[in-house]
Amino acid sequence: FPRQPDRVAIVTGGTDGIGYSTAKHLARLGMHVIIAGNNDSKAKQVVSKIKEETLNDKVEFLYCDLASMMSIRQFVQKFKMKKIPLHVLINNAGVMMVPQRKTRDGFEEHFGLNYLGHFLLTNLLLDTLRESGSPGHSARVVTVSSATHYVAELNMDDLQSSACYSAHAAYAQSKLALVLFTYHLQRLLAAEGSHVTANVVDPGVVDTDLYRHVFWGTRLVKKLFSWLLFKTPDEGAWTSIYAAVTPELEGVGGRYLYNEKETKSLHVTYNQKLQQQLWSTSCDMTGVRDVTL
Ligand SMILES: NC(=O)c1ccc[n+]([C@@H]2O[C@H](COP(=O)([O-])OP(=O)(O)OC[C@H]3O[C@@H](n4cnc5c(N)ncnc54)[C@H](O)[C@@H]3O)[C@@H](O)[C@H]2O)c1
Repeated sequence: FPRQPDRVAIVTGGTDGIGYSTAKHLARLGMHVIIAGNNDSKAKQVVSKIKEETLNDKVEFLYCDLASMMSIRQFVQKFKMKKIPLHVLINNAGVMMVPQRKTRDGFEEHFGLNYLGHFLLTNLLLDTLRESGSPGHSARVVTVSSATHYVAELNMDDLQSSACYSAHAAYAQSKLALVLFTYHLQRLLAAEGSHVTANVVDPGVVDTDLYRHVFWGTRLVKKLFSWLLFKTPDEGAWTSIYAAVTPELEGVGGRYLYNEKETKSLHVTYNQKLQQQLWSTSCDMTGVRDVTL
């Protein structure tokens, strides 16, 4: 990929797993990388490691707890005080199959953190992204979903899964919501003619700590699965990096990417009425001003 000096990226959840590899490779391309995360005990060590490995000094950590709207707003405020552009936003952080619990704002954690947290973050950063994109050099929003979205249902009457909780269904729903969000965002951006694109990626099955709440039976089974089936975090980060910097995707948005190729997402994700309905509901939940297409 071409070097990216003078470009700025935010990577959520960049202290671990796929996010760490994404941040590291973007730094290697010369980008100014801001890791947005809630893991501040690890942050210093991670930032030093990336700086050392990439010889890029423009790597930093800014606290952002995606399970708290106040924390997201404070993060954006601190970022904007830097008065720097934003060319790439990677919505990567996530939790999977956690026991039933709520975010600070009372939303079911998968829906609230994985989806609504990124919905709010993106919307608060949109003006900066719009100002930073230019013809031939679009700013890019890259959102990490999952193949799990293929088995998901969006329950508009119970987005918080309160009637019947299944950790797997709640995770899958949050990942489906991220696909619908990306397609609607892309339509909004295209309609206003801004130089910002939005794509969504599936990293594949990757050996990270995301599986900490999954029951494997024994460690040996987990090891065997990892060895046979899982990608490494570097391999898992590749599609996010591709979506963030490849010249092939200049000006191109609204794609679901897997292994650097466009793939069809679940048929329901193309339902524009549902995209709009979820977007408007999310605006109500987060206090973002709604725009109807
Ligand atoms: N690992 C896989 O096989 C796989 C498959 C499909 C999709 N994904 C997606 O990839 C993304 C990255 O996952 P990973 O596999 O690297 O997992 P991981 O557990 O290694 O990393 C998740 C990151 O999210 C951060 N995070 C968690 N809660 C947060 C909060 N409240 N605020 C801010 N950050 C928070 C963590 O600190 C961590 O840095 C997730 O969105 C996940 O759903 C992963």
